[in-house]
Amino acid sequence: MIRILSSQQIKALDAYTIQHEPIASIDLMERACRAFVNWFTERFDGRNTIAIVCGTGNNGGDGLGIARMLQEWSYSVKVFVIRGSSETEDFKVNLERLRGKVEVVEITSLDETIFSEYDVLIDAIFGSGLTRPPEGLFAQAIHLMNKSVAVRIAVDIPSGLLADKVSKGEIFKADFTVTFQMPKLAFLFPSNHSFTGTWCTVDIGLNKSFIKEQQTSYYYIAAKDIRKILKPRSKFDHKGTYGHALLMAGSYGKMGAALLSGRAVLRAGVGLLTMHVPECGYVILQSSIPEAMASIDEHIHFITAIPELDKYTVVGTGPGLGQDKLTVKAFRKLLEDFRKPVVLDADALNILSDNRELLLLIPAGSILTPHPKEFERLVGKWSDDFERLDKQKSLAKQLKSVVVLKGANTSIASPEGAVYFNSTGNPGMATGGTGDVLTGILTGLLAQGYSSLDTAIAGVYLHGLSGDIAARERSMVSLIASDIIEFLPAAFKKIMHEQKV
Ligand SMILES: NC(=O)C1=CN([C@@H]2O[C@H](COP(=O)(O)OP(=O)(O)OC[C@H]3O[C@@H](n4cnc5c(N)ncnc54)[C@H](OP(=O)(O)O)[C@@H]3O)[C@@H](O)[C@H]2O)[C@H](O)CC1
Ligand SMILES: [K+]
Repeated sequence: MIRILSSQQIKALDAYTIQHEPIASIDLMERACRAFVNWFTERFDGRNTIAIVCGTGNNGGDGLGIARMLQEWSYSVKVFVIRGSSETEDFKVNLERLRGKVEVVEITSLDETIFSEYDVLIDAIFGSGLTRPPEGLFAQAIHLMNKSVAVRIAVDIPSGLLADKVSKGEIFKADFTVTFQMPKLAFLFPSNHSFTGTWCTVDIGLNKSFIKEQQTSYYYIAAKDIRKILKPRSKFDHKGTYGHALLMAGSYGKMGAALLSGRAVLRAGVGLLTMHVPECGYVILQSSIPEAMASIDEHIHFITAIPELDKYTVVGTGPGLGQDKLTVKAFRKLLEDFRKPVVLDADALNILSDNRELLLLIPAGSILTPHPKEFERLVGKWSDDFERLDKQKSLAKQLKSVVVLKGANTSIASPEGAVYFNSTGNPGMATGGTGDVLTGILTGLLAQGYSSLDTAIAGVYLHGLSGDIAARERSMVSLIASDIIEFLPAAFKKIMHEQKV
């Protein structure tokens, strides 16, 4: 897991690395500049004219170091400095090192056209030291940079964006953000995407053991975390080893959701799958998923009862379920009678929002997978993404369950208060049915004995990874939910290193 630290912790990490590596502060800055420049030179050639706008803290110091290195690479660079109340030592050293090499202009007033002649604008005004909204020349410069047609790149953090709090005022709108060592919490929220643009981390060798020791509730999921979770199969396993899942899904006109989910349960590796569907779904189910056993409700159009539950390891429900009052009754019975974890999505969540007393019946260790609208119905409105995150953590704690809030960087909140952000997936997956597929994957993994949290982390990651492979093979535009099921085996292979077998 990549640990996401606060600005305070990053400051301490910086100081610890300087003291214990040991490395001089200016040399650490040099390393950060080099990492940025390596990223930059791989993407932009010498035909680009570059302006670097610097503050007078260490983010500005980075900007100056970057200017020197780019000049050494024969780029055409000009530096603008906006003076704050103080200068850091490393800013001063890098300013001195730049003397006679790159033109440095101190901004005392701003002309509308000041940044108009550049192909690339690099923002090094503020980084993790920002404490309040930018004002005066700072705000004006950010405003003008945002109006420019140049490619905009932020060093470490877009100026004006607070790493771990709600930001107000003018914020640099980067096309790319090259951030040092680890993502910042604010990068993972939908509302900040227009500021960070596409972001990436570059390693600047900050002390790894210090990072490990830091207290944090926030994590960014990496491929190796999933590799650790997934258990290899062994020779004498049989289908009983991998659980028997019951999926209660579908209604008249919405059998597609049930099928997508059911196929995904199977592709996630379950031992046995039974699907409880309304009578209208019988032929559809039997002819499209021969691997699933059918349990048929007595109602033609929707589910009104639950089957005998004893033999099931896990129950997944919600996709295409509808909200008829008889379905609500059956859902209530399920929650009353089944004391093992359940996976709840779609209409199961809508039923919970409309019948809040049912929340108390959810078995501990369950997994809820709302999209933002379903989440709002469950917890009410939020004023910003930090409040949304708090609500997600509270709900997980209250229900003693895992709450998966779907979207770009899907967040997974554990009952213990930790939040894991997903690193896979793409906008091509914003299409009908992908949520049903996730429900299936989670139901299939949970049935195999993974813990609820491991199930959610691995399931969400694999779902996104499969979507990424599908987007590569089929294009984001043409991606449909079935593709995610189709490429799930490739996603498992990629994680479990089975390609060469
Ligand atoms: N993380 C690392 O290990 C490394 C980080 N590097 C770079 O350093 C910056 C952080 O540098 P820092 O000097 O702490 O902070 P900033 O450069 O972001 O700027 C802070 C100065 O600006 C003042 N300030 C803050 N907010 C405002 C505002 N709204 N208006 C005006 N001035 C503001 C603040 O002073 P105050 O006392 O006035 O609050 C600071 O003086 C990090 O982002 C990296 O880019 C290293 O280069 C490598 C190691
Ligand atoms: K910046």
